Parts: sequence; structure tokens; C-alpha cells
Amino acid sequence: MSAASWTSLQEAAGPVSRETFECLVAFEQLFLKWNRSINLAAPSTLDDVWGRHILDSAQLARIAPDAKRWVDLGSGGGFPGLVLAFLLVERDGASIDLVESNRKKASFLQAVIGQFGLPARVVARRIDDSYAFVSAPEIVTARALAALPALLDLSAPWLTKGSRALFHKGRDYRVEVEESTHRWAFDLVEHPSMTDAHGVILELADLRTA
Ligand SMILES: C[S@@+](CC[C@H](N)C(=O)[O-])C[C@H]1O[C@@H](n2cnc3c(N)ncnc32)[C@H](O)[C@@H]1O
Repeated sequence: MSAASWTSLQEAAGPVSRETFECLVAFEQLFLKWNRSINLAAPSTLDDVWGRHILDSAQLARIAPDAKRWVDLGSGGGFPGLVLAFLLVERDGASIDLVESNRKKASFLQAVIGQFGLPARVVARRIDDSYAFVSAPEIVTARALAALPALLDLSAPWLTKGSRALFHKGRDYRVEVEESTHRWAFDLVEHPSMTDAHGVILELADLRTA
């Protein structure tokens, strides 16, 4: 279990103010409180929310240090999208849209955004009904949402128009990449995950039909 520390946050995300670190510590407590009423994350991960969820999400900020327009698909309890919203406070003019169709989870996301004044918007819709409501993102993120072929189908309206994807993937990612190439071509960079020895962050760009 990793205790919350400013150092661990900066190792994952890059430079972050003390104030933002303290907001994320407060968010961790709020997440655990809400999780007693609505199921926001797998029970087996709750003893290490800081490491398993917050740092795991924060590492995307280091991969795209200049990106200002983001969208997170299937945000659930806020990973990675809500954590990125806390970090984007420090980027002038940056914002993120959180697409989440579950009403209770969308209410949680909205409550946190309101409480901390985050530069984020909840799009409480299904992803395939959200395209008109999300303004052209530079980066599309998703964690634990779907296998890569389905993720590419869902995010193609953005990724075929110049957006880049940063997708968290586990140890079987190579099979998913291979299956995706039946339908899609793309540029791919594999970033080793800083929090999961077997995981990667897949960075995809220039999505086009194969
Ligand atoms: C397994 S959870 C992962 C949540 C979060 N990304 C994480 O890593 O902790 C998947 C989330 O995606 C949402 N979801 C699944 N399919 C969706 C869709 N088609 N449109 C919008 N949200 C969806 C679910 O409601 C759920 O909250």
C-alpha cells in the first residue's frame, strides 16, 4: 500500500503544486466516503486508492504535459478523468469532459467537480451518444472500459480527426493490439506503467481504417 505523498505524486505526474496534492488527498477521503453508498471501485483495491487509482491516473499528465483539451470515456469513480481534472487546474485554459452513463457515478463526478471547482464537465450519456457534446479533444483516455478493438470503434470519431489516445492496458495488451489491426491502422507508443509492473499506457495516434 502506498501512503499519499507529494513526492509520489510528482514522480507520477511531473511538477505539481502542494495545493493540488492536498486537494487530491481530500478527494481520496471523499471517494472512500461516497464508496460506502455507491460502488465506485473494486473492493480489493480500496486499501490503496492512492497507488492503484490516483497515481495510476496521474501518470497520464506526464505523458502529455502540454495537452489542454481532454475527454475521459467511462470515468466511473473518476479514474483517470477526475484525477486529471485536479492536475489540469495548473494548466491555463485546460479542461476535461468526463463521459459516464451511470447516473449515480455521474452525480458523484459532478459533486466533486463542484466542491473543488475543477475545470471539468460531466457528459452523462452513453459514449456513442456523446460525440456532439464533447468539443474536439487533443487526448482521449479510457481505463478498464473495453478491449482495444471496441475502444477504437468508440473513440474513432475523435481519433480519426487528429486526437491522440492514452489507454491504460493490462498484461494482455499485445493480443488486443493484434486484434485491432484487422480493422484499424495507427501509430503506437507503449509506455510502461509506473504503477503496474505488467501494465502499459498505449499512446495511439493517426487512427485510420486498415
Ligand atoms: C469498469 S468501470 C471503470 C471506471 C474507471 N474508468 C476506472 O478505471 O476505475 C467502467 C465504467 O464505464 C461506464 N461505461 C461503460 N460503458 C459505457 C458507455 N457505453 N458509455 C458511457 N459509460 C460507459 C460504466 O458505467 C462504468 O462506470
